[in-house]
Amino acid sequence: MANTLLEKIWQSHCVKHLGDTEDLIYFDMHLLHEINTPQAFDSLRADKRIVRRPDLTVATEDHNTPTRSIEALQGDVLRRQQVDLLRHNCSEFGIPLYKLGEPGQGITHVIAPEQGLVLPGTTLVCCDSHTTTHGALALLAFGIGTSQVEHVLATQTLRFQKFKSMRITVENSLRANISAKDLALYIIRHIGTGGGIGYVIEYTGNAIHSLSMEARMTLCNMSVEAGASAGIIGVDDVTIDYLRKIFVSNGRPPLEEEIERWRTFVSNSDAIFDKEIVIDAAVVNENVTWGTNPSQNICFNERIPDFTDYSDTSQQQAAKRALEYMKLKPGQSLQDILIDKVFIGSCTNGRIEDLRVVAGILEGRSVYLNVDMVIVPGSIKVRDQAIREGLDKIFKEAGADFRSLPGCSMCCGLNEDSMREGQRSVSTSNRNFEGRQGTGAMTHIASPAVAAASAIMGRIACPSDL
Ligand SMILES: CC(C)[C@H](C(=O)O)[C@@H](O)C(=O)O
Ligand code: SF4
Repeated sequence: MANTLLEKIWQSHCVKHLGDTEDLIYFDMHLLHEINTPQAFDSLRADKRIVRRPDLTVATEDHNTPTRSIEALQGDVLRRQQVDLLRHNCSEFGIPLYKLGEPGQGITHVIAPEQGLVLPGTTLVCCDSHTTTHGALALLAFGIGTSQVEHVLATQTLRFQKFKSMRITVENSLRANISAKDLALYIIRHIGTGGGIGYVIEYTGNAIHSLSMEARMTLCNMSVEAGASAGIIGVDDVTIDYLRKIFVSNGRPPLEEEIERWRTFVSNSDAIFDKEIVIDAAVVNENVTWGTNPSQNICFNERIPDFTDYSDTSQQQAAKRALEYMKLKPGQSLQDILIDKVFIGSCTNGRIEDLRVVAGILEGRSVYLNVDMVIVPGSIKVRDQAIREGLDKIFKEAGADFRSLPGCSMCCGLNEDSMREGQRSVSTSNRNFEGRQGTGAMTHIASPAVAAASAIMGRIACPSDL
């Protein structure tokens, strides 16, 4: 059998073939948050249906919640209504919910792996495009829309067209200080924001298997920014060690049979993929976006391009518009760009490892006077761990604002942390679309290390500039 990991998972979760290209797929886990779910519950109610597997459904509050105090939610009528609706729906349908500030709460894609809700060889869906994150643990995880949410709530299944498979092999090793975020930006620039459409990307190669679990999550998270339906990485010792720790912290070490089963969730050595891409990790540098989609990124030894540098007309138009929106001139260097805000957080880079990198750079240094640096932990667990390690003190001493409540925050600007028109950020999140962090606000996506160095310098900066 020459099965890819994708095929193994797909076949074991196929309830029924619905013709040549479509199958009915069973889902082991369904995650929910306050956005995109109210209509699904309304339809369920109207159809007099129940949630078929509330035990396989978990909700959290993350997108529009405040990060300074729980009380702030009370004073915010619109956002409180959205959160209250989720609370009401979860209580009516018997779905476990992590409320703002409760142990276990945080960004959907941060809390599920850290709580052991995500296992190799399984399937997972969520009303959110960055569900691709979870594929780092060798499962098939992807985002779905509101009507699909209703279908999964009612049946725990969905009909799906088969995905195509793409293998991205990243050979050699990433250089010191080059992160999974830099690699993700490099890949998106290489294959384009539409390069992954219709595919599940499996990442493999020495550079991938040398990454920590958290770094793998960053990479899989960004797969959707290349248009892919999912990202996935086969099980190896890093996966097993990560899961073992989670299981132990949950009070039950994994059984040897379980571990042996997890180990089978890899593509067979002779598996055939629909598309193959090979990348040399050694050529990846620190990358920062200059434009308004994640593929419009450069490294520090490049200059802001002119739109005429692109051969494709639609890319030319996109670049022209991006240069205008971002108020940048061709030929400028990244280091010339002054910034107002730095955001550390999100489901891409809001994990403990990311906060450690930031603390390592901030320690003994100060955030530039004009810069507002906001650090939002991805979950309560991440926050508590950061405090245990004394990272909060380092952040405070440097003049950064370490928030006490986790959530998406400035990543999508749905809470009070959105930017004002004309403000410019370096952000560790994943999207730099026009208005993403506030109407008329400009976003430069980068790694935690670049974001921290930029906060200190008051302009986009590389850690080696310090
Ligand atoms: C609000 C939600 C549906 C959305 C998504 O699907 O990704 C958000 O998380 C985002 O990052 O833009
Ligand atoms: S942190 Fe950002 S990208 Fe992730 S789920 Fe929240 S809004 Fe979406």
